[in-house]
Amino acid sequence: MPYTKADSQLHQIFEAYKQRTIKRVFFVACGGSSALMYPSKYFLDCESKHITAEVFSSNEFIHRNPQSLNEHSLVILCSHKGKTPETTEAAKFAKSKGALTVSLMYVEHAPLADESDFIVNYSWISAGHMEPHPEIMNYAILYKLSMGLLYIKEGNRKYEKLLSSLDNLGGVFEKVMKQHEEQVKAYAEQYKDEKIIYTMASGANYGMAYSFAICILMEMQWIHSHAIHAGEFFHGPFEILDKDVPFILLMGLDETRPLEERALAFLEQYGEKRIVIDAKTFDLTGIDEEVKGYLAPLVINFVLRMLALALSKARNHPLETRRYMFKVPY
Ligand SMILES: N[C@@H]1[C@@H](O)[C@H](O)[C@@H](COP(=O)(O)O)O[C@@H]1O
Repeated sequence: MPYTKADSQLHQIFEAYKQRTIKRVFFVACGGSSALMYPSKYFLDCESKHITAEVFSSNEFIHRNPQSLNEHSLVILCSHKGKTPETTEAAKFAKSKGALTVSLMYVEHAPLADESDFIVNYSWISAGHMEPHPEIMNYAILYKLSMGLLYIKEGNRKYEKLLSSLDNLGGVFEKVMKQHEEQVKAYAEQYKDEKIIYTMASGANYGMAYSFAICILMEMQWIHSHAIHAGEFFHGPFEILDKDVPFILLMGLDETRPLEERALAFLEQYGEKRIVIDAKTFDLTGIDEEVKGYLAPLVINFVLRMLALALSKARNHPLETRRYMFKVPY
């Protein structure tokens, strides 16, 4: 299987990190693959002393043409099957500027691989199923790439804590699956006829809210949605809240949790329909205290993917259904 290669692929990338000065990381991808990168950007924003990080949508990356993109840049790209043309073009563009390019995909051969200096193959399983290799799932690989970078460049020791914690993530997923099996089915029954469902989170969890809104609810279920940042909620979006407007609120364990708690208090006061996925209710035994805030979104996402599958069954709308994607020219 391609993913057994991940460790040796990472080893080669870490050697390349050592060979050059890296000042800026660009995370570049589209849609769900872009959302994957938010937790790693959050990590770099919080912990890096000298290296900055940005997330770009692939095509905009080229059009915006950042002048800080050069041989001191690390560009991390992702495309599940390595075939999204905008992302392949972005890799080519980054290479033309002298950046170090690293691309993630779950297939071995793809156009994106041909345009990248290095690739990493991750383990991927469809929504709602037990992840067989959590230590090399896409989010884990992205953390290895970003935490490994700070380990090498700044001596940040979170990388070591990440590795030991990832070994225990499978056990956490199993417990969380049992804990939520019935609950997600109940939520699916309760919310299956909703025409709109908002999602909300902050910090390392925001990417999960974003991908659930655009990939699961809009793309795969054709339910209107929008991902709202818990801090931004009070600066416009809260005016839409009423007793019949459903929200999915994600609550993590990072430094921004107070923002999510403030949003919860407001949802409880003025709303009635809400699903709260709170990492404080998870048994995170085996996850190091110092990386809990970073790994909580992965566990939240696991529950969200269970919810996605339950919702698709309750609505009789398979997650694979598409009208336009890969079917018409765009
Ligand atoms: N939900 C995602 C979309 O957001 C994405 O556009 C598409 C292609 O993505 P990728 O570039 O990862 O292959 O895959 C999935 O359907």
